[in-house]
Amino acid sequence: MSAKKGKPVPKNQRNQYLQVYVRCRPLSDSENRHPPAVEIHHQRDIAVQDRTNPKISKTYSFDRVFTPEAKQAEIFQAVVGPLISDVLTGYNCTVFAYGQTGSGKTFTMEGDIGSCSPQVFGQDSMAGLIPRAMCALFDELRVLQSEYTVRISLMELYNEELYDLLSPDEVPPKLRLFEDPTRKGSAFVQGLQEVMVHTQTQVLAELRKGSAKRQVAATLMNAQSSRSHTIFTVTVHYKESSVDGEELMRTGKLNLVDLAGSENIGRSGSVDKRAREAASINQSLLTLSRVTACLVEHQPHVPYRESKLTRLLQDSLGGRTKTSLIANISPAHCNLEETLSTLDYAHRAKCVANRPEVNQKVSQTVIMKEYTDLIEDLKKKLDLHRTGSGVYVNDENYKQIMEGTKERNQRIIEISGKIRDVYSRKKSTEEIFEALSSSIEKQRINLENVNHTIVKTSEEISKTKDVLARAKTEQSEAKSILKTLSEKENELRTQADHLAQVAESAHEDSDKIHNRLDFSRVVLVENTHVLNKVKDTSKFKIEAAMKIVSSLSTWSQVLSKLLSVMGELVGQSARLTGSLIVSCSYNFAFLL
Ligand SMILES: Nc1ncnc2c1ncn2[C@@H]1O[C@H](COP(=O)(O)OP(=O)(O)OP(=O)(O)O)[C@@H](O)[C@H]1O
Repeated sequence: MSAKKGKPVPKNQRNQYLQVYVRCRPLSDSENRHPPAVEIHHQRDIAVQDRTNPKISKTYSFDRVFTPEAKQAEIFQAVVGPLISDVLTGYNCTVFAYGQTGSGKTFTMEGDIGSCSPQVFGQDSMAGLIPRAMCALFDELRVLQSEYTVRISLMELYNEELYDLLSPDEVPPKLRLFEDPTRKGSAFVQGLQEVMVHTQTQVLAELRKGSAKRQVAATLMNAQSSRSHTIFTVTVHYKESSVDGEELMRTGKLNLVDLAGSENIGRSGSVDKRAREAASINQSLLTLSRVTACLVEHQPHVPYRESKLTRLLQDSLGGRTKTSLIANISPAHCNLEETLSTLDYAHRAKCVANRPEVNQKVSQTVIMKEYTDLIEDLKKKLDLHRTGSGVYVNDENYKQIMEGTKERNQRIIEISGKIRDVYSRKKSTEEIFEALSSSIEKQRINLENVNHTIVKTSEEISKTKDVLARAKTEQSEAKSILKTLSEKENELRTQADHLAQVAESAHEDSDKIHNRLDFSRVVLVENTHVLNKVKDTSKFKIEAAMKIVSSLSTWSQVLSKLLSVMGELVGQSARLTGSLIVSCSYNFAFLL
């Protein structure tokens, strides 16, 4: 997206567009952590980019764009330097400083006037456009070697009220603005102090005085300096001789305007909702924006009369003044919205055309007549004072005084109404305050009770915590016992399984033993049977032997017969014994 636009060709060739400059201040210490959101190219182009959103990116071109490194002297040489000779040629010139709060408007216009000494005032590296302009003007006038007068004034415009910052009064008086009947479309400020100055030292003293007054006014009004406009004006008159020898007075004027912070004024010139709610609408800045838009769009009606700033400086916007605008911006990302808004306004202002004209020279005779009339007026006043018969007031002043009185009376009525309003609001506020106080007392008691309950609950919680800690310890002990028991149970189960196996095998063994015992019993019965048989056989044999013995005649026969029978018996019993031993040993081995 690009905001570059060609300027419309002016119908009148004498038209001169507003010179528009941009000054980008350096990043402040707090902003220095992030890369800047602006880039400046070839001293004319400026690109603004939102690094978090590449869609928000714009490029603009201006008559000159100053980088953050630009020195105060450089700005002066480019912007105001050429206007000094214009002023001395008889032009009226105006330079506006526009931009959000903290963008460097006052730094550009005034610089640091607090610390510099009068000798270097104007050359000091921190000196802004006002001191430098005054210094250059005196230098030029010295070269001209002509009779001259230089007068300066300093006004503050806050909340649509004008204050004279160079007035000798301790509290800056309010000033009134009137239409100038001698010059259509211009206004004059009644009672404004225009201080005659001859040297830089005087200028510095007046500026310091003005700055102190501004603070007094700000404190009294509870105002913020960023919401007020300051208008410094220097008017130069110097004598010239015409070709026919007549002495003429040439007049030139330079206005250096430090505008209020432009935040809250949207790009379309509408007011931010929050600003409206906070009642901080800056009528003059808003009207400035509207006037610019109307001039750019060549609207038939331009609303100059809607604010004091545009009434005062009507001639600088679409009039006969040479006008420049410095758009002050911050390079920081956090100010991106305001920077875009400032550059949009400045870009629009490039299309405002003026028709600069040299102020008419006034002949010495005309001035002499004006002074003679004035002296006459003063004489009459003095006479009336002396005789004590009243105060002389000319017609115009009388009309103004009457208008003023009417306005003041109206104001007194309004203020009385407001005071009544304030009293009634005060009363209802007091009632609300009392109700609130008693409710607060109740709440305080409730709070105490709650605190007490909290203390008690805390104690109980702490006790419960102890119990819980103990229970946890016991639980962990029980867990460890359970673990041991479970291990033991497993061990016992293994042992029981083993014992069951042993019992099983014992049972099997016992079965075997029983079987063997049964078998042995059978064998024993058999053996008993065999033995009984042997016994019977032996008894039979022995009885047979006894019969044989009794039939034998000799002892030797008997003996030999006995021995043979005995031998048979022994052999028989040896066989039996052998079969018994085999059967027993078999049983024994089986048992084992
Ligand atoms: N070009 C610059 N170089 C160094 N410091 C600067 C520059 N511009 C501004 N500053 C510093 O930035 C701060 C804000 O500047 P300044 O007060 O001039 O802003 P402002 O636009 O006039 O604000 P306000 O609208 O509140 O009056 C000041 O401390 C000033 O010294």
